[in-house]
Amino acid sequence: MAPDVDRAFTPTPPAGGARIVKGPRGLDVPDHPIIPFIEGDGTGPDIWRATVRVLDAAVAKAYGGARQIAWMEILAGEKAFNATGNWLPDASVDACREYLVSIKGPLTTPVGGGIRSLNVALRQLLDLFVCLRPVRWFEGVPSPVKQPGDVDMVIFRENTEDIYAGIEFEPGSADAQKVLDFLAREFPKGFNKIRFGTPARNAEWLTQLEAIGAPHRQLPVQVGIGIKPVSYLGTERLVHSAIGYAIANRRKSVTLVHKGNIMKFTEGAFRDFGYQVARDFFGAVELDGGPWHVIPEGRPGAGLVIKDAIADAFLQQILLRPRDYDVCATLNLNGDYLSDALAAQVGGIGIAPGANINYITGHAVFEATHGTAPKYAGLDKVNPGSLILSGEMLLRYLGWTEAADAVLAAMDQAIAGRHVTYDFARLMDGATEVSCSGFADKLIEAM
Ligand SMILES: NC(=O)C1=CN([C@@H]2O[C@H](COP(=O)(O)OP(=O)(O)OC[C@H]3O[C@@H](n4cnc5c(N)ncnc54)[C@H](OP(=O)(O)O)[C@@H]3O)[C@@H](O)[C@H]2O)C=CC1
Ligand SMILES: O=C(O)CCC(=O)C(=O)O
Ligand SMILES: [Mg+2]
Repeated sequence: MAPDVDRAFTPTPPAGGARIVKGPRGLDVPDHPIIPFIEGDGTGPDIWRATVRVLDAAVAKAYGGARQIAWMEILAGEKAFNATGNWLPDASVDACREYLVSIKGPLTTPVGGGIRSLNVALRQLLDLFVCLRPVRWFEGVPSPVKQPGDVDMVIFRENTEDIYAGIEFEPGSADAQKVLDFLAREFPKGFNKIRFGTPARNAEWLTQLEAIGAPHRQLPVQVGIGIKPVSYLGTERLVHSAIGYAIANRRKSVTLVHKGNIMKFTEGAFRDFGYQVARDFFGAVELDGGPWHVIPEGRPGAGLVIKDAIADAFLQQILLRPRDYDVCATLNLNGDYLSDALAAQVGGIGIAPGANINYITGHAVFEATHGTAPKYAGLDKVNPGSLILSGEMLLRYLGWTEAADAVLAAMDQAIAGRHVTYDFARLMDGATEVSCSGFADKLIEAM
């Protein structure tokens, strides 16, 4: 059915609910805060249905009815498109803006063509510059590593810049050609060194390929181009948040993860900017001649080490020596890769929560690390743990610590009782496999 593009969508604020506002000393949270939610695509509705029951039960247990979340559905993704002809209606973005704190299921992004990521769009439109992804192990969760308990890290992923800014030019397009011509004209030294994307280079490669058996062809130049912006201020707000978090939570170190040996003025700049933030805002000084820094005695966070690691080496170090790493600050793409890799070490992305936060305005959208897992859509099968734990982060963000603790305690109990979804059950001896909704039931029973 063709979407009715004229059908507007206006979310309905639930009766009795009130807005969360950002006051001078943090969030001002009413007892019945209105929290917008997006169900999500694929397995999104399955995990959302499970999550909302667990969160409501935790709040009820913690506050005996004195507090309750007033959930308000907003549309995005396929559900929005089918209802309105728009993948991300303005009304949904406006609601996230107005009500400050929201939660979402995963949304589909096609590979290659089609719409750009709605997830990334939401982060950019709301300027949610930190993607916060804590990675810790729950006792009893199956893991491919020997000591998963050694992994206790918090990823601060820059969420608005880098290659995710979406400045890209399609291979073979007139725009891509314009960029190639501009580079050849304005930067002949660097560009001509490798001569990619020129008709002469194209012809040379075609001849070489013919020599190794490829058919004789005449192909036009086809080079896709992506631009990777990394700004000082983008890095400052991310690294400042990471160091601030590390100090507030008494963590041992902040590692700036980058690929600055190759991408000197983007990834390398991120590292240099990061150390500059440590010095300028936290008084950090070089440790043993640098480049590592430490916050000296007499300052808040004294003893906190700010160090850096090159991303490829870091990915093997977290497997071999996870205890050496604690809070990690990194750029957008590295953060995406790291999140899933680290999640695997503590049981997989079925249990990997996250939040997108602007610590300055207070805006936050909580969401799982994983995607829509489409092959399991509607089967009531996947692990809702990742979205439930994102909800736990949301409750803690509201200052509803007792409810957040109730979620964690229930999670511990359900896993200790070996009632787990398929992803854990297939790796756990003596486990009883439960459905997505069945796992939520176990958590609620444990409360
Ligand atoms: N923030 C967001 O909304 C995100 C959206 N996406 C989007 O999601 C879509 C699908 O992406 P894809 O690359 O398949 O990655 P997914 O994260 O959706 O799924 C990959 C695999 O991870 C496992 N998995 C995912 N979710 C769960 C869960 N809740 N419980 C247990 N296991 C789980 C499954 O493994 P197994 O097969 O072993 O069972 C699944 O096949 C894409 O369109 C992508 O763009 C991706 C990431 C984030
Ligand atoms: O937006 C998407 O489809 C993917 C995003 C993603 O993988 C992530 O944020 O971890
Ligand atoms: Mg990802």
